[in-house]
Amino acid sequence: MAQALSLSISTSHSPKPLISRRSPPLSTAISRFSFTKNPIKTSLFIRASASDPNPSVLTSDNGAGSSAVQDRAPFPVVSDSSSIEVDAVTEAELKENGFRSTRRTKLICTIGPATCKPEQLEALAVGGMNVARINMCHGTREWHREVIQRVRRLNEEKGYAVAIMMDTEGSEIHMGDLGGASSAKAEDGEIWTFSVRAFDSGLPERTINVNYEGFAEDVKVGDELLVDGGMVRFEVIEKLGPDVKCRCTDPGLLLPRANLTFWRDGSLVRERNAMLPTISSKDWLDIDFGIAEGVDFLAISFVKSAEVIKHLKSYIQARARDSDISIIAKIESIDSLKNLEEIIQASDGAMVARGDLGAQIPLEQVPSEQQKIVQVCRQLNKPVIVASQLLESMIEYPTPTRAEVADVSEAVRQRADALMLSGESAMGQFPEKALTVLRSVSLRIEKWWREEKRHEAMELPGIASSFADRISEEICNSAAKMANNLEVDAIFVYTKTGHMASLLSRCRPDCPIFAFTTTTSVRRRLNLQWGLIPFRLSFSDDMESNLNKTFSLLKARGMIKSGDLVISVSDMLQSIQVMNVP
Ligand SMILES: Nc1ncnc2c1ncn2[C@@H]1O[C@H](COP(=O)(O)OP(=O)(O)O)[C@@H](O)[C@H]1O
Ligand SMILES: C=C(OP(=O)(O)O)C(=O)O
Ligand SMILES: [K+]
Ligand SMILES: [Mg+2]
Repeated sequence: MAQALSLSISTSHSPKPLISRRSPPLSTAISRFSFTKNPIKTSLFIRASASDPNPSVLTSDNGAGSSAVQDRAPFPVVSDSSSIEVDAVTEAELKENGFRSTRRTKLICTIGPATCKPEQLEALAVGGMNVARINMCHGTREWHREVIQRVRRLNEEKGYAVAIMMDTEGSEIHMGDLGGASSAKAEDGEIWTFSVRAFDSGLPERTINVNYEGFAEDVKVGDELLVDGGMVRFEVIEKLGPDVKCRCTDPGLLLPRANLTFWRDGSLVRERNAMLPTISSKDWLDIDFGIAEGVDFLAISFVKSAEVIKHLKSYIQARARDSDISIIAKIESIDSLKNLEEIIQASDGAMVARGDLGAQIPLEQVPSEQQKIVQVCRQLNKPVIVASQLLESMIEYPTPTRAEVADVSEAVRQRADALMLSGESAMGQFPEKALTVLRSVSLRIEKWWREEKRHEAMELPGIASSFADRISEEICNSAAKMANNLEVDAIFVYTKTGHMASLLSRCRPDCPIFAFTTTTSVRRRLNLQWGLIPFRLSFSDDMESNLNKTFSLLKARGMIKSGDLVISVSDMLQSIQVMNVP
């Protein structure tokens, strides 16, 4: 094939001589490219074209030859600071602590009764919430719409960039709500009725509705019934038409809509679950609602196969052609573990939904599955969220347990893209404190890991499907490596679709990645990915003018300063540039 790669390396003089704070590594890099005295700016251009008749042109000129970069007027002063958008929290953090200390791990909060008021949502935004999650298991669509609108209003009026994730209910078996009660206590030896009947005039005492019509037919006397993966246990003692009488064998608190599994001879009975649709008729209505409201992410519960994700994606394509909603597959069933790679490949990201996962596999197996899911996502370049019970005790108490802090640390150390709060923020007593714990533990562990230089040598296989994509991938891998070796302050990436930004994030470099993108929706979507600081900026195909514009806008806002060392890459002109901010 006539694929050609032309590679040119050039330097050009910017108005301010480079006096690097880190001259040794920089000069090393330069000598490797055989530059001579006083190089100012280093660019490595890699251009690919399918029809280039003149392949493999390698030129290295020290400022004398022609290059697209060098003959432009250097750094014109543009001071329209309104034309770059970054969220107010990141801006404050950058100004206060500098590049290095920005948080890399992203934080998601489930919004519920404890956090739905505008001032509560704002407190979470200020506390570092990158994504607000609404769980369609609970509340009405009107309630959720109100939350979405409040988040949008905050973003617009106060300059936050909180993205919205809508999580489907899914159709696994669960209890109904408890006739309005927030919980009910089941005591040892008590007899409770689990019923598929509709009760018109309130639930009788010690009665639980079950959402799945086949329940009474499917269970057998002697089966063990587990609520929320074993928080409360029952034994089936009698079947009476639509009612199933059970004796409580492990007492505990029953919560509305808690998950139910039944076990026979020590194994999970899941034949029926496997037949239930992943996306129920109610879920489809919720998905329509999510599309209409323009949510950024759809998290799909109990995904069993890649097919359902593909089906959903084509549905969204047909309904909303220009929609760029990301689909997050929740890994929370045995089937999802079986088909892990295909599911993740078909999705735009995944969630380790440890709540339900821990009800389907032995608890002691959850940590290794978590590690595996995080690793597969990283390899396939899909963002991954670690969710459920990270700070469970903070639903009731203002400080976490040591074990919970260790769990959060482990997820950060695995370099998951994001951590998620559920009950802690939805209905707990200390939502803001819980978020503060996630934030401070993330910062501390990230810093420790960087200082220790504990880069795990994760094998990152090639994932590109075209030659052009391979070039992007190689550029990002190299840029990330250079950034670490040269100890640069930040990587800048100019990306229209966000793809180059995610390829850089995948490398988990030491420095933050400033991702400049032209649309608000891409910018919000990048909020989920490790180490990315998304900016909205209109830019052109001319990298030199993009850089000049960015430097002056960011300098005007006090977010960078002269002398900061940055590496810049872009998906328009495939290039790597190393430079000091003039
Ligand atoms: N929109 C809501 N309205 C009322 N309660 C909610 C809402 N969202 C979440 N909650 C409460 O927060 C708890 C934890 O949330 P989450 O983990 O998302 O749900 P679940 O426990 O069903 O998996 C829920 O059990 C529920 O009590
Ligand atoms: C995140 C989870 O899903 P949900 O809270 O919707 O049950 C989970 O099961 O861990
Ligand atoms: K859900
Ligand atoms: Mg779940």
